[in-house]
Order: sequence, then structure tokens, then C-alpha cells
Amino acid sequence: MSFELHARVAERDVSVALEVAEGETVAVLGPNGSGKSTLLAVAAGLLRPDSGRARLGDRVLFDLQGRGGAAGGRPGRGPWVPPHARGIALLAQEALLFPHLTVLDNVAFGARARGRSRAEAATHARSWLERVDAIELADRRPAELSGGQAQRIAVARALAADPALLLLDEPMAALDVSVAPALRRTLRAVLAGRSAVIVTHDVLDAFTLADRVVVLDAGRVVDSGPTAAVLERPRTAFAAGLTGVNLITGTAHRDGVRTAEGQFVDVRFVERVVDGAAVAVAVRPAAVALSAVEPRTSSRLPGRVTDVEPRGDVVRVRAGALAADVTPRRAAELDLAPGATVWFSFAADDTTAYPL
Ligand SMILES: Nc1ncnc2c1ncn2[C@@H]1O[C@H](COP(=O)(O)OP(=O)(O)OP(=O)(O)O)[C@@H](O)[C@H]1O
Repeated sequence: MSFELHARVAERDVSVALEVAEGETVAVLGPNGSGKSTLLAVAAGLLRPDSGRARLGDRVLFDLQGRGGAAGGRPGRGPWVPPHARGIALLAQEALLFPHLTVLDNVAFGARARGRSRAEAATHARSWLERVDAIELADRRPAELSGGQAQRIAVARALAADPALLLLDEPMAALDVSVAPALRRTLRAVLAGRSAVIVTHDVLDAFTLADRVVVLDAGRVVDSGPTAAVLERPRTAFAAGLTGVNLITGTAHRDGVRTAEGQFVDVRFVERVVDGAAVAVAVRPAAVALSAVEPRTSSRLPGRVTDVEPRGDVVRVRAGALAADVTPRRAAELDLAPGATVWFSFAADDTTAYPL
């Protein structure tokens, strides 16, 4: 079902909007404290905002007038559907299964609570356990499950209630990296065609599971759009950091960009821009070369080394927001140390430049 929300939580300085089309999965990304959990809590009905409105399908979940609003005075007055009546399931980082019930009874719990017979609820629960590849765990108790298994059961339990919207709060965060890929695959299968919102710190989740992403920063939406567009053409340092690309901003000037520091770089524009427009340039660290003396190429920027970090077969050299991946041999030749001044250069063809 389609979902639409806008809400303001004054105490947390969070003011956000979110839209999920029917059958769409939206990933919410953002640094710590940017408002991701607040957004989920408001959607799930666990937190009452000061003002805002939410709709799921054609049902209004809340429509609140806050301080200074038409209702005046008291915050958050107006229609409010409580969490259990919203048709929304929230999957937390931890599976939160009932410890005294078997896996099967955990998954059947919702159907039983809605008055279905024991046999009916069990059949329904079994079908969901099969869909998450966990039918062989049906008779175990939660204490006999690994973290990844427990999370699979939590997915089955959430979906067995046939929610109109599924909210996932970093579902892979508490798991061992070795089991995350299998759960990610399961989620990809069960989220297909389902309206869902997933909060994640992992760019792989966004690429694998989400049709669109929304980036929050300091309680506001700072970017949104199709996953590849937002992550491959980032507009914020945070989004650039997720995929590890360099983000250089400035103004368009003929075939290049003039940075805030007054440097010119030649770039490849992937969209038409007019001179003087604010633009961003993305370039991968692997496409950036380093030299001790100013190179003759037209795309070069000076930087003072802040960090030198070995990463497998390359060394990542950072100067503030700029990064280059060079071979260990090159790093040794340049005798890199924090504080050293180096030149970062790249070919215009290796850049992607677009309007901000
Ligand atoms: N229970 C609370 N009471 C008051 N303020 C809170 C509460 N929980 C969070 N906040 C504040 O609200 C803002 C948004 O926090 P929120 O937890 O939604 O961010 P987040 O993006 O989910 O962060 P993280 O990635 O660390 O989980 C922050 O400024 C935070 O300090």
C-alpha cells in the first residue's frame, strides 16, 4: 500500500517527510542522530509528533496540529491511530521473540491473537517459515537459535501478520557479517512487491533491497531519489562517504569546475549545466593519482595529507575530504606522512559531474 508521512518532533529537532509507493522499498540512510529511528517510531505509532500527517493507503494514521497550529496550545492534537491498529509491522535490530514459545508459535502468535484456530494459524506460520528458509527450526525455542536464525523468524513473524507496510530498523546490524548475506537474500525475496522502509548504515542493503533512498542529516531530508542516482551522484558528503567516492563541489565554468578554493578542474558533465551553476563532481579514489610536484594535467588539486591507511593491496591517502588509492610502492616513493603536501590528479573522463 502507498504510504505518506510528514512530521515534526520539536524536542528532537526532527522535521521529515517520506513517501513510499505501493510495492516500493525505500532505504533511509544518515549519520548517527540524524533522525532515522525517530522517523520509524513516528510511522509505527510509538512516538507522537508535535505536528504532521500520515496516510497508509486511504487511511489517515494521524493528522496532528501542533504548537502554534490551528488547534493552538497543546502539541499533537487530532486523529491518531494506535500502533496495533495501523497495519504496520516493525522489525527491530534484535529479533525480540517470545522466549517461552516455540518458533512456530512465535510466528503463529499474531494469527492466534486475531482469533484464527490453532490449526489454521500453524499452517499459515509454516508457510512463512518456508518462505524464510527456516521450516526446520519450527520446534526450537528462541534460546536455541543463532542471531541470524532468530532474525529470520522475526521476519516471518512480521510478515505473517500481512502488514500493509513493513518497517525494518537495521535488521542486519546485530548479525555476524558471515550470515548477513543470506538474510539479505531472503529479505530481497520477501520485500519484492511489498511496501517497506529500511533503515540501514550499509550501502549494500540500499543497493540490494531499495528502489529509492532518502538521506537524513540533522533531522532533515537532505537528499532522495532512485538508489543508484543518489549514491552514484551524491550531493552530500555523507552520501559520498557511503560509496567511498570523492565529492568535489564548486561552480560550472566552461568545461570545468571552479572549486570554492579557486582551483579549476576539467570534468565530464553528464547533464547540461549553465556557467555559474552549483555543481558536484564525483571521482573514485582508485582513479586519482598522487604526485609530490604539481602535475601538468588540467585536473589537479593540492591537499595536505591527513591520513595514510593500508587497505589490502592499496594504500588510501586522504587529505581532508579528498582520497586517493595508490600502490604501497607509490606511497613509499612519495614518503607520505600526515602534514605533507601532495597533488591529487585525475582524468576528466574518470569524473562524473552534475548539477547540485
Ligand atoms: N528518547 C529520546 N529523547 C529525546 N531525544 C532523543 C531521543 N532519542 C533520540 N533523540 C534525539 O533525536 C535526534 C534523532 O535521533 P535518532 O535516534 O532518531 O537518530 P538516528 O538517525 O536513528 O541515529 P542512530 O543512527 O544513532 O540510531 C538526535 O538528536 C537524538 O539525540
